[in-house]
Amino acid sequence: MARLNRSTPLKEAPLVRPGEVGAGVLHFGLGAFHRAHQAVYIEDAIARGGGDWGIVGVAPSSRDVLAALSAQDMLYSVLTVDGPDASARVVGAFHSVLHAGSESDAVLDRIADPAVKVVTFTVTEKAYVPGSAVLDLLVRGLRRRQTPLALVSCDNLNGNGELLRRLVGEALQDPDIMALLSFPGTMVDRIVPASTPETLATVESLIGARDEAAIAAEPFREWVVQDDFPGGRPALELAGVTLTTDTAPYELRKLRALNGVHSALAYLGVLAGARTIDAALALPGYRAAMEAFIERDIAPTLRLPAIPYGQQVLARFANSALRYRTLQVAGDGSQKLPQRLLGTVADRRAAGEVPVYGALVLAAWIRFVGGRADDGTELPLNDPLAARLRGATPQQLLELLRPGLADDAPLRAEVERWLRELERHGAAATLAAL
Ligand SMILES: NC(=O)c1ccc[n+]([C@@H]2O[C@H](COP(=O)([O-])OP(=O)(O)OC[C@H]3O[C@@H](n4cnc5c(N)ncnc54)[C@H](O)[C@@H]3O)[C@@H](O)[C@H]2O)c1
Ligand SMILES: O=P(O)(O)OC[C@@H](O)[C@@H](O)[C@H](O)[C@H](O)CO
Repeated sequence: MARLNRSTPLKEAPLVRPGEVGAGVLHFGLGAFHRAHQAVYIEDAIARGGGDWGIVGVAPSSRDVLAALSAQDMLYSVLTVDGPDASARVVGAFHSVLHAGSESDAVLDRIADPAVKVVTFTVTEKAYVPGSAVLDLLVRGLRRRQTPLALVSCDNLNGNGELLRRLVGEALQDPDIMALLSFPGTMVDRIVPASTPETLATVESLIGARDEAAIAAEPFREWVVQDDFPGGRPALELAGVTLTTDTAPYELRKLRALNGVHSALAYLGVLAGARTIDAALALPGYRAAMEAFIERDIAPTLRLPAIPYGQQVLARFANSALRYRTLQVAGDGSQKLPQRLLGTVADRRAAGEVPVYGALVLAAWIRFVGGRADDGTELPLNDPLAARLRGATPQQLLELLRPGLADDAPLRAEVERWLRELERHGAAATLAAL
């Protein structure tokens, strides 16, 4: 089968043809999410509002996506899957791609380039630490910047804009350059699992060409952005983006009621042998436990209504075509749980309550870190702190998540109670009996 490229006869042409718009956005992280989220919104915004907002994508490490896009004239497909339904859209939002390691000078030039007015990031939680390679490269480029620029974190982090502002400010130590920069907060949402051979085969059958950069995603997508772009921005409002002054309530609800529940299903699912999120949700008692988690622990900590939102989230998780692997969501727990679970726990403790289901998720993570599913199958531990996590006691694990967490005696007692239940009965029987 021929490779997708600009000559492929497509039923529907991309809204933007690479090469026809100039570069205005620089993006770090060519993973699954960006291709199915920001790139799609930006293509819509260019198509409806015009402007030179083509994306220069920077791959921080792996060259796979970069090589695929280069071989395909920057085109790729987003496969929208909903149960048995699937449709493919070929996206042309990328202007060009660069590799951070081997083309760092070109990346630095782009960061300084006045034509680039927006830089976006999907580099995972673990990149947001002082001295990370991507921050280092960014700061080196910013030292040459002379015109306004918005730096937009699109990672699942509490206060992602403010966190990026702090990290850049500390590394840059230059008030004049900081005055040129804005750090809009964002709430980003679309469930985008890693591509599989089935993803590529389905796309091939739909578009009649081989696409090695194709990605599958759910129909739902949402982007809430603080409207603070000092150098200008694509017409995001024409692309369905919500522009606001305060993203915090949206971000908090999404992190707690979507990502927190995703992680809960991942750990409790992996222990029970469920390979995907939808399979975990279908186990007896799991949906009811997630509903109780949302209603009793999460909703009371939020300003925005969370119960209908949580029901919608569970319906999205039930999408059987996504096949989001529980092990993928379970990875990097030491980085993810502080963002998506510990705020709920802290707020309930401050209100004098013990978050029973929050404690269950902590117990499930502790058991997961132990390295065995309930049937004895060995479990991989993909986490930047893996060496410290393996072999640690439950108390040490809680302390690793957040110093002082293990000193909370009522919370610890509840985590230990759940751990005994999980050890005695396994996750499936524990949840079935609730
Ligand atoms: N996939 C989703 O459903 C989804 C939805 C909302 C938000 N997000 C956010 O996007 C992030 C990326 O998700 P994805 O699906 O693209 O993941 P992915 O595994 O497909 O890609 C991860 C990307 O992050 C980069 N990366 C990893 N570690 C890094 C590091 N230490 N420094 C710099 N870059 C690093 C990789 O090079 C890659 O480009 C998530 O961590 C999350 O914060 C994802
Ligand atoms: O992307 P991660 O690895 O931080 O988290 C896994 C999922 O919880 C997450 O990607 C969700 O699918 C996403 O946040 C939905 O918008």
